[in-house]
Amino acid sequence: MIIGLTGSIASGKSTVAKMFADLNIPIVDADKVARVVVEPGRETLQQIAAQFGDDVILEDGHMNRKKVGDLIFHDPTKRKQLNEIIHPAIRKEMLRQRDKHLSDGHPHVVMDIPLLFESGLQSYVENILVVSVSEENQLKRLMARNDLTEQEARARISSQLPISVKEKGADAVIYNNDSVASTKEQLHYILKKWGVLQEL
Ligand SMILES: CC(C)(COP(=O)(O)OP(=O)(O)OC[C@H]1O[C@@H](n2cnc3c(N)ncnc32)[C@H](O)[C@@H]1O)[C@@H](O)C(=O)NCCC(=O)NCCS
Ligand SMILES: Nc1ncnc2c1ncn2[C@@H]1O[C@H](COP(=O)(O)OP(=O)(O)OP(=O)(O)O)[C@@H](O)[C@H]1O
Repeated sequence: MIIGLTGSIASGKSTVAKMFADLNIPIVDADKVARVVVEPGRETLQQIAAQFGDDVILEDGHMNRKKVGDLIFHDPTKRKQLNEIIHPAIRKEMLRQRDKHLSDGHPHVVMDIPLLFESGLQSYVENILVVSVSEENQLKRLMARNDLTEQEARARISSQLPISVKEKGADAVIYNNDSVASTKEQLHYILKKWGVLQEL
């Protein structure tokens, strides 16, 4: 089964992805792929610099992620411009990794895609698992993890579809408001229902 793992920013996708990894189910991680396609010297990075200016590239050749983040999380037009440059490269590499895991004989693959709904990638996966979180916990965790002000965190949250909309498009929802152990219990329950994990 190809499982699409999504949610909102800082809702707990990586936390759940790690639980899949513990079950030896491979993960295709869109955020990681997004870093690979802008490695120094890549054409995608040159296109980003042509659009936003050479100062989005650091002296060592890497993309200045802070600078690009500040640009796109506060401006929908710039966000759309970045997405149009970077998303085709991300999609191509994600499909390559998915197919590699399948041809290596893995029966299940997780595709961790934060923007699965925003980018209309539902057809890439068979079942969609949404990791949901309360607004209060999301804000608190995002500010702590990324060392952001409340305003910066809110800008990132509102760059995505509301979590309630994502829940409506899900085949299953995990509520990640309590302990990590409770989140793991919910995941295992869902995976048994889907036949990915055997009943004990
Ligand atoms: C803007 C960038 C440089 C910020 O880098 P930074 O290291 O601060 O954040 P990171 O890459 O770890 O992303 C954190 C989260 O931000 C959210 N996010 C990232 N890009 C976007 C976007 N274009 N629109 C909405 N939310 C986004 C996602 O929830 C993601 O999980 C980076 O996120 C990026 O290159 N984004 C474009 C690629 C993209 O759309 N990635 C999302 C997965 S496809
Ligand atoms: N149940 C939980 N209780 C407390 N903290 C948690 C819980 N789940 C996740 N966190 C913390 O919240 C933060 C966000 O979680 P995580 O990184 O898994 O989210 P994400 O959805 O992958 O984020 P992003 O969209 O930015 O990639 C992390 O610092 C993580 O350690």
